[in-house]
Amino acid sequence: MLKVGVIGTGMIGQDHIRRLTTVLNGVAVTAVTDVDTAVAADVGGRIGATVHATGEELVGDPAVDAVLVCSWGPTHEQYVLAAIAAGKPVFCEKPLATTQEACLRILDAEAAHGSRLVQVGYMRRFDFAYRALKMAVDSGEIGLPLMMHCAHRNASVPPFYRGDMAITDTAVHEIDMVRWMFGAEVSAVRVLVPRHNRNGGELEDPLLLIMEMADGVIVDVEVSVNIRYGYDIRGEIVGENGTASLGGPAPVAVRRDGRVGVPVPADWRERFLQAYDVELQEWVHAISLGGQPLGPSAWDGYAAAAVSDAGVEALRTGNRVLISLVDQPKLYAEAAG
Ligand SMILES: NC(=O)c1ccc[n+]([C@@H]2O[C@H](COP(=O)([O-])OP(=O)(O)OC[C@H]3O[C@@H](n4cnc5c(N)ncnc54)[C@H](O)[C@@H]3O)[C@@H](O)[C@H]2O)c1
Ligand SMILES: O[C@H]1[C@H](O)[C@@H](O)[C@H](O)[C@@H](O)[C@H]1O
Repeated sequence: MLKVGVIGTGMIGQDHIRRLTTVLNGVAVTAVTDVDTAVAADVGGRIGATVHATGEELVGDPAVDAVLVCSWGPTHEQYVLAAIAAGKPVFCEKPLATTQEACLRILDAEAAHGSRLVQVGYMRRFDFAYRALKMAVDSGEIGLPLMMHCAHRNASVPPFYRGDMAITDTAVHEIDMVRWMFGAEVSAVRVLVPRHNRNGGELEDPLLLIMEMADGVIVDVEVSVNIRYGYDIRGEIVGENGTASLGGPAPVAVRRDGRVGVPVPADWRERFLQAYDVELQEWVHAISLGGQPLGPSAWDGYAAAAVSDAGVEALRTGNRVLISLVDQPKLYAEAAG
């Protein structure tokens, strides 16, 4: 039984604790912590977990074999570094850290440890629909992929959500997904800012992020975070001989009164429910067998952060911003091969 400690017991922390305690096998949540001590005490009390005062204390708990970081993005670096220093596997929700410099410090720490400890929560790689889309591309049935059109729509966002987060917190999913989908790095980005959505107050919303991949594929991503009607994730790949796209938002359609009705998920918990289950079950298995995590690595977290940093600069300046990555450390090249 893998004993997991969870840092951050907000929305996704609680959702992951629910799946770790009621859905997945071979795992128990033995400890929790949150700067909001009342919420940590409440969540910990419900599952009989030790409630720690700090994340560092939780990492040092001998009853914690592995750590799940679900606190806000700017706090990820300190907890991931603490877990690496303790030699404990750490699953960190996206983003790995909010700047590429912070990600590089994590890469250095993991390289000094000598084997992979870190997995980043880019769950789209575990989603059935995205996996089927990748199979359609890899099979060659639409010919060489040329372009991809994406939409990432949130009904609303929390009050602490700021302008740059449209790139660093939201579009970062597409940034990771296209690297995985096309097996190529993003080489340049641009951001266009259309007419303002008044639902978002002062927030610059929506945005259009345009990514140029090193192999020539061009990807556009509409990011809308106050679209009201629901959580809608779309993707269509245009190939030489055809297109491949994600299906609709729901498996069931109701036809009545002269209309077709298809429910749209309310948020990411509903849309990616199965993907989070698979992602964490595979992580639990890999760690329990004494192996290294097999999902998105600290290198993937760094590469995504380098692109999102460039996206933030493109948003601020209106420029096309080029991206160059540091040389890939051996640890990750070996894991990929
Ligand atoms: N993979 C996904 O689809 C997905 C979905 C949602 C959130 N996330 C990521 O998960 C993280 C949390 O998001 P959320 O929606 O659950 O936010 P949230 O605000 O609901 O929860 C975050 C929790 O972290 C706590 N916290 C903040 N700083 C802390 C610190 N220094 N130490 C301990 N706890 C701290 C807060 O008090 C809060 O309870 C973010 O990085 C977000 O990007 C990923
Ligand atoms: O943290 C959340 C989460 O990553 C969701 O999957 C994304 O749609 C939101 O925009 C983001 O704020």
